[in-house]
Amino acid sequence: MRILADENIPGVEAYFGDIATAISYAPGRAINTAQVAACDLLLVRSVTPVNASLLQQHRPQFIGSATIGIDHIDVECLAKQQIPFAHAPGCNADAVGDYVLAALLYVHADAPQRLADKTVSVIGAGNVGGRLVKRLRALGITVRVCDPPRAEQTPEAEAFVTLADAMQADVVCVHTPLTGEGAHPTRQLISDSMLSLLPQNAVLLNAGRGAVVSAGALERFLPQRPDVQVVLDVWEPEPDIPRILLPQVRLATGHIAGYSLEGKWRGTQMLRAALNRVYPEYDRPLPDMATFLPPAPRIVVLDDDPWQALYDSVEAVYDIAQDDRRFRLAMRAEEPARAFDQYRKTYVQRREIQQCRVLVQESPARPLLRAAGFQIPS
Ligand SMILES: NC(=O)C1=CN([C@@H]2O[C@H](COP(=O)(O)OP(=O)(O)OC[C@H]3O[C@@H](n4cnc5c(N)ncnc54)[C@H](O)[C@@H]3O)[C@@H](O)[C@H]2O)C=CC1
Ligand SMILES: O=C(O)C(=O)[C@H](O)COP(=O)(O)O
Repeated sequence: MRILADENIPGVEAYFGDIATAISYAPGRAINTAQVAACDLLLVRSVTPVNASLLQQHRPQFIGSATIGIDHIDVECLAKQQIPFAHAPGCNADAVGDYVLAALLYVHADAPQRLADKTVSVIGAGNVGGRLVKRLRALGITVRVCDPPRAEQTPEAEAFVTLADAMQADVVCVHTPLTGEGAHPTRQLISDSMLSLLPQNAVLLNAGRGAVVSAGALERFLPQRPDVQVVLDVWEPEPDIPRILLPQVRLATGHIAGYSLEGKWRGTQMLRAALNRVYPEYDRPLPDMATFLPPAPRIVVLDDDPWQALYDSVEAVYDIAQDDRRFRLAMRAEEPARAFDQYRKTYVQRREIQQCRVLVQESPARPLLRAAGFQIPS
């Protein structure tokens, strides 16, 4: 099989090498019709629109997107052309949860324990949001969940709130896919009227897709409401982000919430597993991705105060302030759209909290760290 892969997908040789006659890599945004015409297996990430135009010359035997989101994929077109397609649901959901935890601790850095008294709304409770809800509740935080599609499918599963109710919380985290159709479209879901519901000193975080929160509405809202702290990982649009927002955003990062090492490798592994299901002749036991990754760090925490210990441990694994600094620096470039992609391409090796051990003495910090997802050896 001739494989064409986005250059930012790790582990292609490790997971597809046995069936590859050739592997070529290309920058995701530049993948074109001619390149696709010369491949049997196309592996993309979120920056390659896969549609009739890209596929006009040739139908690959399989297309995979090593991402959770699929708003860049014309799934109807693939179905019509009978091209097997898979993505990687949940592959980096824990990484996004780590991002949210790091962001919330950061914006409460002066007194992290205050987080315990906050009410957090999670909009979109799928793999990302659902796991986040569990983690936040395990930390003792009050959580409201807004997910109308889920509320219709499984009304008994959760006490769901409306979007308007969700907006009236201390912290609002947006984790929906980007959709423009259906009963509950999310494009521009967070509009002027929804922003106006945010209470005094609220925190709004978007780590879903940029266009779910209207950039125009934010531009109008933030100058009037300097009390509101905004955390943006995703932007409307990307990669040419509205830089005018940057000075008004408390934490700004360039679509890297899901960029843990594990999240990326898991995406690749999931695509190979999906290919095996479509073509059983290629099936083989897949290596554990841990064999390809360096050992996860061990952290020693001396602080007895549980929330300070949590703050220190999360920062040791994932220093979100550093991502923010790097991003703001990158966005000063003459060609910010290029700098946006470069920032993502050269992203640091970030590990997931769940893979990290914290060595901490017997203290109230232990259950809190465990609730956050750390491994706490007894
Ligand atoms: N910033 C980043 O690096 C990353 C961003 N993402 C984005 O996060 C999105 C969510 O990821 P997952 O939770 O894994 O997807 P998922 O498909 O497991 O869950 C999405 C949830 O959103 C709900 N939803 C849909 N429309 C809604 C609406 N109008 N209001 C409220 N809820 C709604 C669905 O019912 C579902 O429960 C992805 O589609 C992707 O766009 C995902 C990974 C990394
Ligand atoms: O998985 C998703 O969905 C994401 O948003 C990815 O983390 C985005 O990464 P790229 O595909 O843009 O590298």
